[in-house]
Parts: sequence; structure tokens; C-alpha cells
Amino acid sequence: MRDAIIVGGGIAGMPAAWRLRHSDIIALEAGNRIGGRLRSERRGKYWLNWGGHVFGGEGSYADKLLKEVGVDALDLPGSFSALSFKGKTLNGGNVNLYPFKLPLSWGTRWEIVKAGLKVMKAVKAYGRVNKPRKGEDYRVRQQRIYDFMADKTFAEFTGPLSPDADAFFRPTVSRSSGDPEEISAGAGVGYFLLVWDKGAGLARNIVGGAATLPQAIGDKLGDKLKMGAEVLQVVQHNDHVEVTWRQDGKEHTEKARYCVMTTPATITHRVTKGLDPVVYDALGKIKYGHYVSAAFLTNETGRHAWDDVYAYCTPQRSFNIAFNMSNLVRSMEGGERAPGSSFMVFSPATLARNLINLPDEKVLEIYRKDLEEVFPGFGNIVVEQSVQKFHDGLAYCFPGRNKVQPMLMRAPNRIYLAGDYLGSWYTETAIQTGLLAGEDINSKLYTDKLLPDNGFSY
Ligand SMILES: Cc1cc2nc3c(=O)[nH]c(=O)nc-3n(C[C@H](O)[C@H](O)[C@H](O)COP(=O)(O)OP(=O)(O)OC[C@H]3O[C@@H](n4cnc5c(N)ncnc54)[C@H](O)[C@@H]3O)c2cc1C
Repeated sequence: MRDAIIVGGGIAGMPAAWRLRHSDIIALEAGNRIGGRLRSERRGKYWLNWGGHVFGGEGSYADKLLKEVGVDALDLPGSFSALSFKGKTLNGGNVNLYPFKLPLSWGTRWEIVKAGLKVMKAVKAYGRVNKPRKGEDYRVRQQRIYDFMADKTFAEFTGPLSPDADAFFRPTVSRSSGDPEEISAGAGVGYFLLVWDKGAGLARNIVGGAATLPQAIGDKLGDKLKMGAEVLQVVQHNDHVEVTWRQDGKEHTEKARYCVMTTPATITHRVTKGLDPVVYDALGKIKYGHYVSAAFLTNETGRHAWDDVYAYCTPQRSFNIAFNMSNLVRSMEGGERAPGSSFMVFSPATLARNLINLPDEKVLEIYRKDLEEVFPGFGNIVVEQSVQKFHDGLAYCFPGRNKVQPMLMRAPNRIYLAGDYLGSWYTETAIQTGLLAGEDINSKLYTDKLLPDNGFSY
């Protein structure tokens, strides 16, 4: 019997395996690459990116893991608040003045200011709720965040808005993968804190691309990591877990003392048997939205306006945000600017629903048309492009999600849950829950060995 089996090779699974690497473990990944929804590929000094890309800074779990594994990440120098809307691009200065710099009617500006003041007040309150309190358990903080404005949607909170006023709020909120009509008011407000205050959350890029971190761990796991191993069933018994997977067309079953399930909640719900029924039920209540994204490599020469910008918000387009993934490379250049850049655009929620069933070529055609309008001449500098579609893009926080959390936080028996859907901080939650599951199992394995009749042989 193995000490533990880790299911899933994303950024929750790899930290769990990293913590348990000195024990008798295997990590099973269904796909042919490590990283899950962290998906990046190097291209010379740049990297193309299709999935998660910004990480927690100093003192975060991401920071701790990066340092342990020996992978570099740096704070992003560029602006997060550029806006391309109504034929104009704004970058810098007070974002509250943006509505007055765009060709909008006074009625629309008044709507934006009124709703904006409401959101600003709520962001201040969210900031207080979000702040860690001395000595408190992380689960208490997480529950407080989920409880914040949890009984209505963001759209109900702002009230009805005209399309141009709505455009100031929708792209930011729907980055959650849910539309303002779907996500809780508190979660929507939380997104504005992320955008308005870089220091409040995720603002770092991994040098070489996001997937560098899980891949580095995967490399160190050696033959403890099994690729192309799709887990079909995980059964929890009193004193062990039984895991069945398919690899190269063959089915395998192994027993382990513990298992860490790091697959999205939908998959964990489908494959696990024998979980506490309350936890099992809670897994079934997690809601995901789609994401469609595309990466572009370009070959322009000389400085460009986007060099100092990381994120452009692009309302009323097929994607709602465009990222300059070469922003970090620019800041690391000592002398001359190298030719080229790397861009990512993404479409969550309804935008993704409109694209996810179209052929990739059609999605690229739609994206290229919009990119040409945002960055005139873009069409002439693209040298590589490709699309990714994520059906379970991200779990979004819906009204009532707070009531599901205590069920998910029940003490585990033999099956541990880890993954981004367990909290509010995406990669940070994934890494945290993976590391903590690994640490807890390590200490259980240690105490198990001290007990008589434990089945361990020395
Ligand atoms: C376009 C996009 C942009 C994003 N931007 C950011 C960002 O900037 N910052 C941020 O913090 N987060 C961001 N996120 C979210 C972030 O990517 C996720 O929160 C994080 O990667 C989730 O990691 P995970 O390990 O929990 O899940 P996953 O990455 O989904 O990992 C689960 C793994 O399990 C594997 N698996 C599935 N089924 C099985 C099975 N049956 N057997 C074995 N293995 C299986 C999958 O192949 C996958 O590798 C973004 C996501 C997307 C899609």
C-alpha cells in the first residue's frame, strides 16, 4: 500500500506532491502535460500564455513555493488599468475620471459615477473584511469573505445600467467566469479591489511563464509522476483509499493510506465514492463558467505604447481583456528593446459561451478583427496564434456560495480536497490547499507509524 496518491497535475496537485515527495507516493495526471489551467509555452525570451498568469506576492503561498522549488517570479511593472473603449485608449491618471475622457453622454457618466461610488464604498468595506486578522485561522477569513454581500448578485447591487455604463463594470466582474447577473455582489466587489490595488492580491509573473512552476515540480518527481493516467474512481474506506486509473488503455488499481483530490469539483464529484455525504453534496453545488483564450506572438520592432501596460480592459468586444505577456521581459531588458511581444486575450462567462463551440479558426478571426481595432496594425505583426477552450474555466462565487463553504471545510478522513474552488484566490488557493493537504498527510503518516498494528513495515 502506498502512503498517498495525488490525483491531478495542476497547481494544486503539484504542491501536494512536492510536500509528500519523500514518501511512497504517485501523482496521476490525465493529460500529457503538467499545469492544468496554468498553460504557457516558451518562445525564445517570451512565453505564450493561455491560462492563469498572475500570482500572489511576497509572503503568499505562491511565493513560498516558488522559493522552495527555485523558480523566479517578479512583480509586474506595467499598468493594470488601461482601457480601450469607444475608439479611445486611456492609460494612467485617475481611473475615476475615465468616464469624462470618453465620448459618453452626461446621463451615462452620471450612471457610472453613481454606481462607481457605490462600488468604491463597498470595496473599502471588502478591504476590511479581506484583511487577515492576527492569529485567525485562514478558514475563518475565507468564510468572512464569502459571507460579504452574499445574498444578492452584483447586478442586483448596482441596479440596472445602460449598455455603456454597464461596460465599466462587466469586464472586471466577469473575469470570475460568471456574469454580473450570476456572481455574488461581494465577489464582484472583490474583483475591483484586485484591479484597483495591485498590492492587494495577484500581481506577479513567473519568469519563463506560469507553467514553469508546476513543470519544475513535475521534473523533480521523476517516476512518481504518471502522465496520461486518467483516474476513473477513488473509493474511501475506513483505513485506506482505492484508486483506479487508465493508462495506455490498461486499467490499474492501487491502495494508499491517503489521497489528495485536486481535480476541479465537477470531476472530484464524479469519481469519488465513500466521501462524507455532506462534502459530496457540497462538491456538486460548485458552479463553473467557461473561458476561451488565445495567445499571439508578434514581431514588431521599436518601442510600442503597450510596452508599459500589462492589462487593457476592452469592453463590448469578443474578449474583455488583453494582456501584454511580455511586460515583464520589457522590464528585464537592460538596453535595446528586443523585437516582438506576446499577448493573451480572454473571454469569460457569456463571451466564452458565444465562442466555445466555434472552430478555433473562427475564434481567431473574431479576435483578430477586435485586436486590429484596439491596436491598429496588429494584423501585420502576428507570427503565431492559437486558441484554448476551458469548459470548467473557473468556479465563480454565486449568491449562497457562503453556505457551501462550511461543508467543504469538514475535516477530511482519507481523501483530502485541494484546488482553487475551495477559496477566493485562484492559484493562491490552489497552492495553499495543495501544500496544506500534503503537510497534514505528512504528519498523519508520521503518527500512523508510531501506532502498533499500523500495517507499516520497516
Ligand atoms: C484564462 C484563464 C486565466 C486565469 N488567470 C488567472 C490569474 O491570472 N491568476 C490566478 O491566480 N488564476 C488565474 N486563473 C485560474 C487558475 O488558472 C486556476 O485557479 C488554477 O490553475 C487551478 O489549479 P488547480 O490545480 O486547482 O486545477 P487545474 O489546473 O484544473 O488542475 C487539475 C488537473 O487535474 C487533471 N485531471 C482532470 N481530471 C483528471 C482525472 N480524471 N484523472 C487525473 N487527472 C485529472 C487536469 O488535467 C489538470 O491538470 C485563470 C484561469 C484561466 C482559465
